[in-house]
Amino acid sequence: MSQRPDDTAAATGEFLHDVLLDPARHTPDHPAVVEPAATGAPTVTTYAELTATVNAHAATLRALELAPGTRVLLEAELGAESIAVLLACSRAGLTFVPVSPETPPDRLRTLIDTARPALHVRAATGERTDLPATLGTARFGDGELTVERAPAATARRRHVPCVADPAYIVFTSGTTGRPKGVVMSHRAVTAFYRGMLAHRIAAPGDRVAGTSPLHFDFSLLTLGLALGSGAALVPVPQRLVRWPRHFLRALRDTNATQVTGVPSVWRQVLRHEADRLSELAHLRGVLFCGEEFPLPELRRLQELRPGMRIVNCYGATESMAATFEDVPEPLPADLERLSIGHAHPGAELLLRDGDGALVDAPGTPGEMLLRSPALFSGYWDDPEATRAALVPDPLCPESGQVVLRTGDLAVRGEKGELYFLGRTDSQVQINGNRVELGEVERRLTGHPAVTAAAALRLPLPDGGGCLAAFVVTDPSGGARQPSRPGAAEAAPGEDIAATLRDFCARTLPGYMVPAELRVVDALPVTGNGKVDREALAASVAGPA
Ligand SMILES: Nc1ncnc2c1ncn2[C@@H]1O[C@H](COS(=O)(=O)NC(=O)C[C@H](N)c2ccccc2)[C@@H](O)[C@H]1O
Repeated sequence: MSQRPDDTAAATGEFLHDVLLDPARHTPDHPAVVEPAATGAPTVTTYAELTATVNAHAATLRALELAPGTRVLLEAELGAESIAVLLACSRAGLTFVPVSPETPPDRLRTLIDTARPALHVRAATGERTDLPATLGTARFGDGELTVERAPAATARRRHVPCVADPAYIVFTSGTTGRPKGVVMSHRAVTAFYRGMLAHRIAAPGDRVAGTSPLHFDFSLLTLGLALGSGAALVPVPQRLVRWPRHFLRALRDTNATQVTGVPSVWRQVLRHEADRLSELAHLRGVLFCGEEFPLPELRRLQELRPGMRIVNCYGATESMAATFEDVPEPLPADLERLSIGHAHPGAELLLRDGDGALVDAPGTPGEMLLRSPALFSGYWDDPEATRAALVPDPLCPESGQVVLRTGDLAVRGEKGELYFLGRTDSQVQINGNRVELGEVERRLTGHPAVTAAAALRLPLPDGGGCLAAFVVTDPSGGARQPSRPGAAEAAPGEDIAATLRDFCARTLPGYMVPAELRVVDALPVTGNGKVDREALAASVAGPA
């Protein structure tokens, strides 16, 4: 009988836990997770402690004799304990499905019916009830993973975990209301981590604060950025992210050196806690993703933190992300839009125009297609949607290789760098004219009195649609220097809506001047922290 090959990562390829626990081999006593405490010192978990807990949980999971690839529903906030559970799933060959503890019962039931997990895992303090009797249940806490109701053992057709197996499935709110499960294999996630780590954004000794909830894959990017770099993750609970003063105190108390998050996590901090932000001693980097960072807010962030590295991270859940581009410091006064740079090492972004022809010339817009080893396996139980997203490589369709249709428009600059133009579906028709909503938003934030803006097509009772815009204004009423020479100042007391419509009319065609323009205190955000345009449209529609 030949000797079984040594089943190290070298032989099997890297699993998620191989990459994230690797620092335990060299720096076991370094902090892996630093959790802010309501009062007193943060809670520190070292790499050795994390690894020991992962191994103990993995033994508990293996004892359930579930086949590789079986799903485990993980209902938790991001923290050392939930990270130990998800890494134990990885070590036991199981697929974790992160869900928010705030998930309504009906949606949780839909996710269970869709993903068919064998086990539901929640914190010891979790209050979830009415789980199906067929579903195994377990709780984690104080370093323990306790199975309350053992799952029915699956008919084991498999015995060997494989890096092509799903590491996790992230369910996003599909446009049709049916949850869309993005299936990410170990091979895809670890390939993405290797591409991201090549940008050297974090290093051992860093403390990377994450502000996204566990069920949003941005948290998994941050986990890989921190632990893959041998740094420590600082998971900031949602209850603190929502309050600027508490958010900054958590960053201060944990000596956070980097912060990742969607742009909106900074909005209230910039408006209400500018001084405390400028006083943070250790903060030296910010990474944002998910949507464009309004330039006035970015300028303000740079003013308050001179010399800080700010990384614009673009990408979709279907590949976790794709590009990491440093924001120029300071932002040029005449900058129209940020670059998203080039795909991370090992990946490539192509542009394809409306006729399907590949475009490379600077200035020619096209839809981005992503070639990458980090592409998702497909949408769970939805082969049609998968075929629409993973399309034959336009350069060699015979090969069977596929690329990801991002659904995003971009244009190349003179050096081949890419500029995000918006979603292909954010091109709306206003009275027969095509309008790129991002262009209207960028014009509005070019006015000194505006710090953030959102534009949308507002359906009208007659079936048509008008262009509406919602702006957040600078409390000092435009005291900032005009973002570009000639920008109109908002005269005190003057109707800001009329001023802004006139400001748009100077450079945009009439159909791109918002017919409806409202000033709001804040832009509403979705559960993932992105601007919630549906809520804005509803605010205008209002009660009939
Ligand atoms: N830096 C950007 N500028 C501008 N538009 C953007 C940008 N990053 C995304 N987007 C937009 O957001 C879409 C992806 O939305 S998503 O599928 O819900 N996923 C996310 O937003 C999070 C995403 N998985 C992620 C996780 C971790 C790091 C980076 C990105 C992209 O297709 C873009 O339209």
